[in-house]
Amino acid sequence: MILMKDIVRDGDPVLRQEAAKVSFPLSEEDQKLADDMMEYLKVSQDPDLCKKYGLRAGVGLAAPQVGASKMMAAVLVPSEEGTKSPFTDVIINPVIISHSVQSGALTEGEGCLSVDKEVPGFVPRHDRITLRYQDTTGETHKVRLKNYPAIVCQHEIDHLHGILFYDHINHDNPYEVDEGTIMFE
Ligand SMILES: CNC(=O)c1cccc(C)c1Nc1nc(N2CCN(c3ccccc3Cl)CC2)nc(N2CSC[C@H]2C(=O)NC)n1
Repeated sequence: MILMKDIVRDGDPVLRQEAAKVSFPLSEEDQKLADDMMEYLKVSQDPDLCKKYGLRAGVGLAAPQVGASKMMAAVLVPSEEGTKSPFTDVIINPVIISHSVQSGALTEGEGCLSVDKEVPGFVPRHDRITLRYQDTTGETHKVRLKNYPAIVCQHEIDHLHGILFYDHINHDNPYEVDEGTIMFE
């Protein structure tokens, strides 16, 4: 089971590397990594288990964050009560094949399990993306995402290219975003 002690923190070079493409069929090790990352997100989103294991809650976790420089990330965007999750999958060798001109950003800024300090500011991203990726069976998917699930996937795909969320914050004016940027909770 992945615990906070297994999460690599900012400053470790693995977070600034270009991760390696994953080949199929998945090795046992890669299958376990995928399962463990998704399990982390599930446990971290359960208030009791989160507390029991001392985890920080997350909706995304990329392999470099647990020291594996591989093109793989788990995403579990929780659903509103009773509705289907807007996006849940382990995305392998993901590529953003198209995106909106319009930007989107979280009004509260972004957090990252590998960055212990709060870095205030808006993180401008594409509001809508078309994402192509393989799932753990090797099947290729092409999905269109918008708003929160799109933000989360961009945050995780950045990790696979050695980019951290605060690289996108305008340090002269952290709360400046292009006009027309969609801001959301
Ligand atoms: C500095 N301000 C802030 O962090 C911030 C502050 C307020 C609001 C938001 C919305 C913020 N922003 C932000 N909040 C999150 N969570 C909200 C709480 N949630 C969660 C918590 C408990 C149970 C279940 C769940 Cl679901 C877990 C996820 N997650 C991310 N990110 C950035 S994209 C990857 C994703 C990630 O998983 N980070 C670890 N950003």
